[in-house]
Amino acid sequence: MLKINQLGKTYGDFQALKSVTLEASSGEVFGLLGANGAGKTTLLRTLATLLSPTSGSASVNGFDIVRQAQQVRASIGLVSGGMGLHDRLTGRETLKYFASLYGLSAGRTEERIETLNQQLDLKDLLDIRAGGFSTGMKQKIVVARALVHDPPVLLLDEAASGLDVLARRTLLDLVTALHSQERLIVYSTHVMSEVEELCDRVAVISGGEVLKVGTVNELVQDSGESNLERAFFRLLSEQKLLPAQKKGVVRG
Ligand SMILES: Nc1ncnc2c1ncn2[C@@H]1O[C@H](COP(=O)(O)OP(=O)(O)OP(=O)(O)O)[C@@H](O)[C@H]1O
Repeated sequence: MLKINQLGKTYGDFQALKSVTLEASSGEVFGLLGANGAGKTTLLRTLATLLSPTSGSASVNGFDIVRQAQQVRASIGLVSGGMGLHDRLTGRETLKYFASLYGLSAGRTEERIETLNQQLDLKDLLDIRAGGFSTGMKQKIVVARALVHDPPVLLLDEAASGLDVLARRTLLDLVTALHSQERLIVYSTHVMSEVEELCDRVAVISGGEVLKVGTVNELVQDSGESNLERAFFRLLSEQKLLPAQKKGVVRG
């Protein structure tokens, strides 16, 4: 479903992604865990074909992110950055507008809105204008909008960031509700508890590099630490303090 092979991205002289290699399958909620500036947004936007990679390759749903960008775009839903909702449009109008951009027929659009209504419990949101939404309501419609064309891959980039406690709970419950065998959800965050609650596996990213991939339990056990936060900081300190030794271990 998702294959990333030695993917690199530079901004001018600055290398934001350094040879990232990862794989994830449908049915997984796959976490990208990293501090601010680790490279999570760069990685997700490159996978979403909004940025061009400088080196390496990746495929999403079997499509190459450079040579088959259109097919990749049709295969993903992306939630990243601002919400970008039009205050005067109701939830239903927002979903219909995006469905039309994806070329869905009127009948298929109604079907999808009904399915999303059931999955995400949209109810009144469909008939209220976005200008009157709470933050949690807005985030629900933003997630529904990303799923209107029923993509097999959903990319969520720090989607809970900046939400109040109620809106954040709504989002985490949505991700749980969307967890299904047919879909891969890639969930980027810097919040350990979100990874612990949601993710089947997680990649720890720092300085544009993948430091470790595994389940939360594997990461904690392999580190010899007592919890994910401590395991995370141990990985980061090893990266900073022992680069030569770490490289030696990888090569050996
Ligand atoms: N357009 C750009 N030009 C130059 N440097 C950039 C650009 N975008 C991001 N960077 C740098 O690339 C690195 C990775 O940024 P990125 O936004 O991918 O990280 P992140 O893990 O998503 O962090 P955050 O959660 O803060 O967005 C950072 O050092 C950032 O300053």
